[in-house]
Amino acid sequence: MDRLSFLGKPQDEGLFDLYSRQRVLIFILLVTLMTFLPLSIKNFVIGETLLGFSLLAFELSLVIEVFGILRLNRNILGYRPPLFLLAISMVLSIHAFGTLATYWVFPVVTSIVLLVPKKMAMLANGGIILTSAVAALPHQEPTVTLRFTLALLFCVSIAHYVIETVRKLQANLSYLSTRDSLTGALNRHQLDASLIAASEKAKMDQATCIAAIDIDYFKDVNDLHGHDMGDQVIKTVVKLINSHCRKTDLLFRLGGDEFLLLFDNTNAESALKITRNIGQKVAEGIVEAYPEVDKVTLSTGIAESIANEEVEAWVKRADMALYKAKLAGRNQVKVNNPSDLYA
Ligand SMILES: Nc1nc2c(ncn2[C@@H]2O[C@H](COP(=O)(O)OP(=O)(O)OP(=O)(O)O)[C@@H](O)[C@H]2O)c(=O)[nH]1
Repeated sequence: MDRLSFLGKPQDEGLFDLYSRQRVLIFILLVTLMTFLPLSIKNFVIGETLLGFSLLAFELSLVIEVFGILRLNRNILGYRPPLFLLAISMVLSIHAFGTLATYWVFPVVTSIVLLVPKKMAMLANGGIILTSAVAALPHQEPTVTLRFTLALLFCVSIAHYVIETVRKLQANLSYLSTRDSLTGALNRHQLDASLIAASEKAKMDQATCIAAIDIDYFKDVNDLHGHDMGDQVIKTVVKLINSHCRKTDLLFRLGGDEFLLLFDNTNAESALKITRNIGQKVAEGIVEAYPEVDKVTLSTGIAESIANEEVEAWVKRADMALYKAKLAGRNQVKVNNPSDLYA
Protein backbone atom coordinates (compact mmCIF):
# COMPACT_ATOMS: atom_id res chain seq x y z
CA MET A 1 0.00 0.00 0.00
CA ASP A 2 2.96 2.36 0.43
CA ARG A 3 3.11 2.83 -3.35
CA LEU A 4 -0.31 4.46 -3.11
CA SER A 5 0.67 7.21 -0.75
CA PHE A 6 0.64 9.79 -3.54
CA LEU A 7 -3.10 9.22 -3.96
CA GLY A 8 -4.01 10.87 -0.70
CA LYS A 9 -4.45 10.21 2.95
CA PRO A 10 -3.60 6.82 4.43
CA GLN A 11 -6.63 4.65 5.22
CA ASP A 12 -6.33 4.89 9.01
CA GLU A 13 -6.91 8.65 9.00
CA GLY A 14 -10.66 8.22 9.23
CA LEU A 15 -13.51 6.68 7.34
CA PHE A 16 -14.36 9.49 4.98
CA ASP A 17 -12.60 11.26 2.16
CA LEU A 18 -12.58 15.07 2.27
CA TYR A 19 -15.83 15.48 0.32
CA SER A 20 -17.80 12.99 2.43
CA ARG A 21 -16.27 14.39 5.62
CA GLN A 22 -17.48 17.87 4.65
CA ARG A 23 -21.02 16.60 4.15
CA VAL A 24 -21.03 14.61 7.39
CA LEU A 25 -19.56 17.53 9.33
CA ILE A 26 -22.17 19.95 8.00
CA PHE A 27 -24.91 17.50 9.00
CA ILE A 28 -23.44 17.07 12.48
CA LEU A 29 -23.00 20.81 12.84
CA LEU A 30 -26.66 21.46 11.95
CA VAL A 31 -27.95 18.71 14.24
CA THR A 32 -25.80 19.79 17.18
CA LEU A 33 -26.61 23.48 16.66
CA MET A 34 -30.31 22.61 16.73
CA THR A 35 -30.00 20.53 19.91
CA PHE A 36 -26.97 21.69 21.88
CA LEU A 37 -27.41 25.43 21.34
CA PRO A 38 -30.88 25.55 23.00
CA LEU A 39 -29.51 23.18 25.67
CA SER A 40 -26.58 25.48 26.43
CA ILE A 41 -28.94 28.51 26.68
CA LYS A 42 -31.22 26.51 28.99
CA ASN A 43 -28.23 25.61 31.18
CA PHE A 44 -27.26 29.28 31.51
CA VAL A 45 -30.86 30.13 32.46
CA ILE A 46 -31.13 27.42 35.14
CA GLY A 47 -27.74 28.27 36.61
CA GLU A 48 -25.63 25.39 35.19
CA THR A 49 -23.17 27.96 33.87
CA LEU A 50 -20.15 25.66 33.50
CA LEU A 51 -22.15 23.16 31.45
CA GLY A 52 -23.62 26.03 29.39
CA PHE A 53 -20.11 27.30 28.66
CA SER A 54 -18.68 23.92 27.74
CA LEU A 55 -21.60 23.21 25.34
CA LEU A 56 -21.17 26.64 23.79
CA ALA A 57 -17.41 26.17 23.47
CA PHE A 58 -18.02 22.79 21.82
CA GLU A 59 -20.42 24.38 19.30
CA LEU A 60 -17.94 27.15 18.61
CA SER A 61 -15.03 24.74 18.06
CA LEU A 62 -17.22 22.75 15.66
CA VAL A 63 -18.18 25.90 13.73
CA ILE A 64 -14.49 26.90 13.45
CA GLU A 65 -13.50 23.43 12.29
CA VAL A 66 -16.28 23.19 9.69
CA PHE A 67 -15.43 26.70 8.47
CA GLY A 68 -11.76 25.69 8.07
CA ILE A 69 -12.60 22.54 6.15
CA LEU A 70 -15.21 24.18 3.90
CA ARG A 71 -13.62 27.55 3.27
CA LEU A 72 -9.88 27.07 3.75
CA ASN A 73 -9.73 23.39 2.81
CA ARG A 74 -7.78 22.56 5.97
CA ASN A 75 -8.28 21.79 9.64
CA ILE A 76 -8.00 24.81 11.94
CA LEU A 77 -8.36 23.08 15.30
CA GLY A 78 -8.42 19.42 14.33
CA TYR A 79 -10.87 17.01 15.93
CA ARG A 80 -9.22 16.96 19.38
CA PRO A 81 -10.58 20.26 20.84
CA PRO A 82 -14.24 19.61 19.85
CA LEU A 83 -13.89 16.03 21.07
CA PHE A 84 -12.45 17.12 24.40
CA LEU A 85 -15.16 19.76 24.91
CA LEU A 86 -17.88 17.30 24.00
CA ALA A 87 -16.55 14.72 26.47
CA ILE A 88 -16.40 17.36 29.23
CA SER A 89 -19.98 18.45 28.43
CA MET A 90 -21.20 14.85 28.61
CA VAL A 91 -19.66 14.28 32.01
CA LEU A 92 -20.82 17.66 33.41
CA SER A 93 -24.31 16.99 32.12
CA ILE A 94 -24.51 13.55 33.76
CA HIS A 95 -23.09 15.06 36.95
CA ALA A 96 -25.86 17.71 36.91
CA PHE A 97 -28.85 15.75 35.62
CA GLY A 98 -28.01 12.14 36.36
CA THR A 99 -29.62 9.29 34.42
CA LEU A 100 -31.61 11.57 32.08
CA ALA A 101 -28.37 12.94 30.60
CA THR A 102 -26.86 9.49 30.03
CA TYR A 103 -29.05 8.98 26.93
CA TRP A 104 -26.88 11.52 25.10
CA VAL A 105 -23.79 9.40 25.51
CA PHE A 106 -25.04 6.80 22.98
CA PRO A 107 -25.17 9.04 19.86
CA VAL A 108 -21.96 10.75 20.98
CA VAL A 109 -19.84 7.58 21.24
CA THR A 110 -21.26 6.29 17.94
CA SER A 111 -20.41 9.56 16.15
CA ILE A 112 -16.90 9.42 17.57
CA VAL A 113 -16.36 5.94 16.09
CA LEU A 114 -17.57 7.24 12.72
CA LEU A 115 -15.56 10.45 12.57
CA VAL A 116 -12.37 10.04 14.52
CA PRO A 117 -9.34 7.84 13.62
CA LYS A 118 -9.54 4.40 15.18
CA LYS A 119 -7.01 4.65 18.02
CA MET A 120 -8.15 8.09 19.12
CA ALA A 121 -11.82 6.96 18.95
CA MET A 122 -11.10 3.98 21.20
CA LEU A 123 -9.20 6.17 23.63
CA ALA A 124 -11.85 8.91 23.68
CA ASN A 125 -14.75 6.46 24.04
CA GLY A 126 -12.95 4.55 26.79
CA GLY A 127 -12.53 7.81 28.69
CA ILE A 128 -16.13 8.94 28.08
CA ILE A 129 -17.62 5.58 29.15
CA LEU A 130 -15.52 5.44 32.30
CA THR A 131 -16.11 9.04 33.42
CA SER A 132 -19.82 8.88 32.49
CA ALA A 133 -20.22 5.79 34.67
CA VAL A 134 -18.44 7.50 37.58
CA ALA A 135 -20.58 10.65 37.13
CA ALA A 136 -23.81 8.60 36.95
CA LEU A 137 -23.05 6.47 40.00
CA PRO A 138 -24.31 8.91 42.68
CA HIS A 139 -27.63 9.34 40.80
CA GLN A 140 -28.69 5.72 40.41
CA GLU A 141 -28.38 2.16 41.70
CA PRO A 142 -24.96 0.61 40.95
CA THR A 143 -26.72 -2.15 38.96
CA VAL A 144 -28.32 0.51 36.72
CA THR A 145 -24.91 2.13 36.16
CA LEU A 146 -23.51 -1.30 35.34
CA ARG A 147 -26.27 -1.85 32.77
CA PHE A 148 -25.66 1.61 31.33
CA THR A 149 -21.91 0.91 31.04
CA LEU A 150 -22.41 -2.51 29.48
CA ALA A 151 -24.94 -1.11 26.99
CA LEU A 152 -22.44 1.62 26.03
CA LEU A 153 -19.62 -0.90 25.60
CA PHE A 154 -21.93 -3.07 23.46
CA CYS A 155 -22.92 -0.07 21.31
CA VAL A 156 -19.29 1.05 20.83
CA SER A 157 -18.06 -2.49 20.03
CA ILE A 158 -20.71 -2.97 17.35
CA ALA A 159 -19.96 0.46 15.86
CA HIS A 160 -16.20 -0.27 15.81
CA TYR A 161 -16.72 -3.67 14.21
CA VAL A 162 -19.02 -2.31 11.49
CA ILE A 163 -16.72 0.63 10.76
CA GLU A 164 -13.65 -1.63 10.62
CA THR A 165 -15.43 -3.85 8.08
CA VAL A 166 -16.41 -0.81 6.00
CA ARG A 167 -12.83 0.53 6.21
CA LYS A 168 -11.41 -2.77 4.92
CA LEU A 169 -13.97 -2.83 2.12
CA GLN A 170 -13.11 0.75 1.27
CA ALA A 171 -9.37 -0.08 1.22
CA ASN A 172 -10.01 -3.08 -1.07
CA LEU A 173 -12.16 -1.04 -3.44
CA SER A 174 -9.61 1.74 -3.52
CA TYR A 175 -6.87 -0.82 -4.27
CA LEU A 176 -8.89 -2.41 -7.06
CA SER A 177 -9.83 0.90 -8.66
CA THR A 178 -6.23 2.05 -8.82
CA ARG A 179 -4.62 -1.18 -10.02
CA ASP A 180 -4.30 -3.08 -13.24
CA SER A 181 -6.15 -6.35 -12.61
CA LEU A 182 -3.57 -8.65 -14.24
CA THR A 183 -0.36 -7.35 -12.73
CA GLY A 184 -1.26 -5.21 -9.72
CA ALA A 185 0.72 -2.31 -11.23
CA LEU A 186 -0.97 1.07 -10.96
CA ASN A 187 -3.41 1.64 -13.82
CA ARG A 188 -3.18 4.53 -16.25
CA HIS A 189 -6.04 6.44 -14.56
CA GLN A 190 -3.59 7.14 -11.72
CA LEU A 191 -0.93 8.41 -14.04
CA ASP A 192 -2.02 12.00 -14.65
CA ALA A 193 -2.37 12.93 -10.97
CA SER A 194 1.00 11.49 -10.03
CA LEU A 195 2.77 13.02 -13.04
CA ILE A 196 1.34 16.41 -12.18
CA ALA A 197 2.50 15.98 -8.56
CA ALA A 198 5.95 14.94 -9.80
CA SER A 199 6.22 17.85 -12.23
CA GLU A 200 5.43 20.22 -9.34
CA LYS A 201 8.64 18.94 -7.73
CA ALA A 202 10.53 19.83 -10.91
CA LYS A 203 9.44 23.43 -10.35
CA MET A 204 11.25 23.25 -7.00
CA ASP A 205 14.41 22.06 -8.75
CA GLN A 206 13.96 18.48 -7.61
CA ALA A 207 15.06 16.04 -10.33
CA THR A 208 12.34 13.57 -11.27
CA CYS A 209 12.49 11.02 -14.07
CA ILE A 210 10.09 8.83 -15.96
CA ALA A 211 10.99 5.69 -17.85
CA ALA A 212 8.79 4.41 -20.67
CA ILE A 213 9.32 0.65 -20.73
CA ASP A 214 8.19 -1.82 -23.40
CA ILE A 215 8.79 -5.57 -23.54
CA ASP A 216 10.66 -6.51 -26.74
CA TYR A 217 8.97 -8.80 -29.27
CA PHE A 218 6.29 -9.71 -26.77
CA LYS A 219 3.98 -10.80 -29.58
CA ASP A 220 6.39 -13.73 -30.17
CA VAL A 221 5.94 -14.91 -26.57
CA ASN A 222 2.17 -15.06 -27.12
CA ASP A 223 2.46 -16.63 -30.54
CA LEU A 224 4.97 -19.29 -29.49
CA HIS A 225 3.79 -20.12 -25.97
CA GLY A 226 0.17 -18.99 -25.81
CA HIS A 227 -1.65 -16.05 -24.28
CA ASP A 228 -1.72 -17.57 -20.76
CA MET A 229 2.05 -17.87 -20.70
CA GLY A 230 2.19 -14.30 -22.04
CA ASP A 231 0.10 -13.20 -19.05
CA GLN A 232 2.43 -15.01 -16.64
CA VAL A 233 5.44 -13.35 -18.24
CA ILE A 234 3.86 -9.86 -17.94
CA LYS A 235 3.04 -10.51 -14.26
CA THR A 236 6.58 -11.67 -13.56
CA VAL A 237 8.08 -8.69 -15.39
CA VAL A 238 6.06 -6.36 -13.13
CA LYS A 239 7.19 -8.23 -9.99
CA LEU A 240 10.80 -8.04 -11.12
CA ILE A 241 10.62 -4.33 -11.96
CA ASN A 242 8.97 -3.56 -8.62
CA SER A 243 11.52 -5.55 -6.70
CA HIS A 244 14.43 -3.72 -8.33
CA CYS A 245 13.30 -0.16 -7.75
CA ARG A 246 12.53 1.76 -4.57
CA LYS A 247 9.16 1.66 -2.82
CA THR A 248 8.69 5.33 -3.61
CA ASP A 249 9.02 4.68 -7.36
CA LEU A 250 5.68 4.05 -9.04
CA LEU A 251 5.07 1.55 -11.83
CA PHE A 252 2.07 2.07 -14.11
CA ARG A 253 0.84 -0.37 -16.73
CA LEU A 254 -0.23 1.75 -19.66
CA GLY A 255 -1.65 -1.21 -21.56
CA GLY A 256 -0.40 -4.43 -23.23
CA ASP A 257 3.35 -4.71 -22.68
CA GLU A 258 3.89 -0.99 -22.05
CA PHE A 259 4.79 0.48 -18.68
CA LEU A 260 5.81 3.76 -17.19
CA LEU A 261 8.07 3.97 -14.17
CA LEU A 262 8.03 7.22 -12.23
CA PHE A 263 11.16 7.79 -10.17
CA ASP A 264 10.97 9.99 -7.15
CA ASN A 265 13.84 12.42 -6.57
CA THR A 266 16.10 10.84 -9.21
CA ASN A 267 18.14 12.38 -12.02
CA ALA A 268 18.57 10.87 -15.48
CA GLU A 269 21.98 9.43 -14.66
CA SER A 270 20.64 7.44 -11.68
CA ALA A 271 17.50 6.43 -13.60
CA LEU A 272 19.74 5.10 -16.37
CA LYS A 273 21.67 2.91 -13.91
CA ILE A 274 18.48 1.66 -12.25
CA THR A 275 16.70 0.82 -15.50
CA ARG A 276 19.75 -0.92 -16.97
CA ASN A 277 19.86 -3.06 -13.84
CA ILE A 278 16.10 -3.68 -14.11
CA GLY A 279 16.53 -4.78 -17.75
CA GLN A 280 19.21 -7.25 -16.72
CA LYS A 281 17.25 -8.59 -13.74
CA VAL A 282 14.11 -9.03 -15.85
CA ALA A 283 16.02 -10.96 -18.55
CA GLU A 284 17.62 -13.22 -15.91
CA GLY A 285 14.44 -13.58 -13.85
CA ILE A 286 12.28 -14.64 -16.79
CA VAL A 287 14.81 -17.25 -17.98
CA GLU A 288 14.89 -18.60 -14.45
CA ALA A 289 11.11 -18.65 -14.04
CA TYR A 290 10.23 -19.85 -17.56
CA PRO A 291 13.19 -21.70 -19.11
CA GLU A 292 11.03 -22.63 -22.10
CA VAL A 293 10.55 -18.96 -23.07
CA ASP A 294 13.29 -17.26 -25.07
CA LYS A 295 15.10 -14.41 -23.41
CA VAL A 296 12.67 -11.56 -22.61
CA THR A 297 14.22 -8.11 -22.78
CA LEU A 298 13.06 -4.55 -22.19
CA SER A 299 13.53 -1.37 -24.18
CA THR A 300 13.45 1.79 -22.08
CA GLY A 301 13.32 5.53 -22.73
CA ILE A 302 14.14 7.96 -19.93
CA ALA A 303 13.17 11.61 -19.66
CA GLU A 304 14.10 13.90 -16.78
CA SER A 305 11.52 16.52 -15.85
CA ILE A 306 12.00 20.12 -16.89
CA ALA A 307 10.53 22.93 -14.78
CA ASN A 308 7.23 24.27 -16.20
CA GLU A 309 7.00 21.62 -18.89
CA GLU A 310 3.58 20.15 -19.70
CA VAL A 311 3.17 16.57 -18.52
CA GLU A 312 2.21 15.44 -22.07
CA ALA A 313 5.48 16.81 -23.44
CA TRP A 314 7.43 15.06 -20.68
CA VAL A 315 5.83 11.69 -21.51
CA LYS A 316 6.37 12.34 -25.21
CA ARG A 317 10.10 12.81 -24.60
CA ALA A 318 10.26 9.47 -22.76
CA ASP A 319 8.39 7.82 -25.68
CA MET A 320 10.85 9.32 -28.14
CA ALA A 321 13.76 7.88 -26.16
CA LEU A 322 11.98 4.50 -26.06
CA TYR A 323 11.50 4.65 -29.83
CA LYS A 324 15.25 5.26 -30.20
CA ALA A 325 16.00 2.26 -27.99
CA LYS A 326 13.77 0.10 -30.20
CA LEU A 327 15.37 1.45 -33.37
CA ALA A 328 18.85 0.87 -31.98
CA GLY A 329 18.13 -2.85 -31.69
CA ARG A 330 16.07 -3.15 -28.43
CA ASN A 331 17.26 -4.48 -25.02
CA GLN A 332 18.70 -1.11 -24.08
CA VAL A 333 18.02 2.20 -22.34
CA LYS A 334 18.11 5.58 -24.05
CA VAL A 335 17.97 8.93 -22.29
CA ASN A 336 16.11 11.77 -23.94
CA ASN A 337 17.93 14.93 -24.71
CA PRO A 338 15.35 17.68 -23.96
CA SER A 339 16.34 19.63 -27.08
CA ASP A 340 15.14 16.68 -29.25
CA LEU A 341 11.49 17.54 -28.62
CA TYR A 342 11.79 21.24 -29.07
CA ALA A 343 14.24 21.21 -32.01
N1 LIG B 1 -0.60 -12.28 -22.98
C1 LIG B 1 -0.94 -10.99 -23.14
N2 LIG B 1 -0.60 -10.35 -24.26
C2 LIG B 1 -0.94 -9.07 -24.40
C3 LIG B 1 -1.65 -8.38 -23.40
N3 LIG B 1 -1.86 -7.10 -23.81
C4 LIG B 1 -1.28 -7.00 -25.03
N4 LIG B 1 -0.72 -8.18 -25.39
C5 LIG B 1 0.02 -8.51 -26.60
O1 LIG B 1 1.28 -7.87 -26.53
C6 LIG B 1 1.77 -7.72 -27.85
C7 LIG B 1 2.40 -6.36 -27.97
O2 LIG B 1 3.06 -6.30 -29.15
P1 LIG B 1 3.80 -5.00 -29.62
O3 LIG B 1 4.24 -4.19 -28.47
O4 LIG B 1 2.99 -4.34 -30.67
O5 LIG B 1 5.04 -5.57 -30.34
P2 LIG B 1 6.17 -6.50 -29.76
O6 LIG B 1 5.95 -7.87 -30.28
O7 LIG B 1 6.27 -6.39 -28.29
O8 LIG B 1 7.40 -5.88 -30.47
P3 LIG B 1 8.20 -4.55 -30.11
O9 LIG B 1 7.43 -3.80 -29.08
O10 LIG B 1 8.29 -3.80 -31.40
O11 LIG B 1 9.51 -5.00 -29.62
C8 LIG B 1 0.59 -7.91 -28.80
O12 LIG B 1 0.74 -9.15 -29.45
C9 LIG B 1 -0.62 -7.96 -27.85
O13 LIG B 1 -1.63 -8.85 -28.32
C10 LIG B 1 -2.02 -9.10 -22.22
O14 LIG B 1 -2.64 -8.58 -21.28
N5 LIG B 1 -1.64 -10.39 -22.13
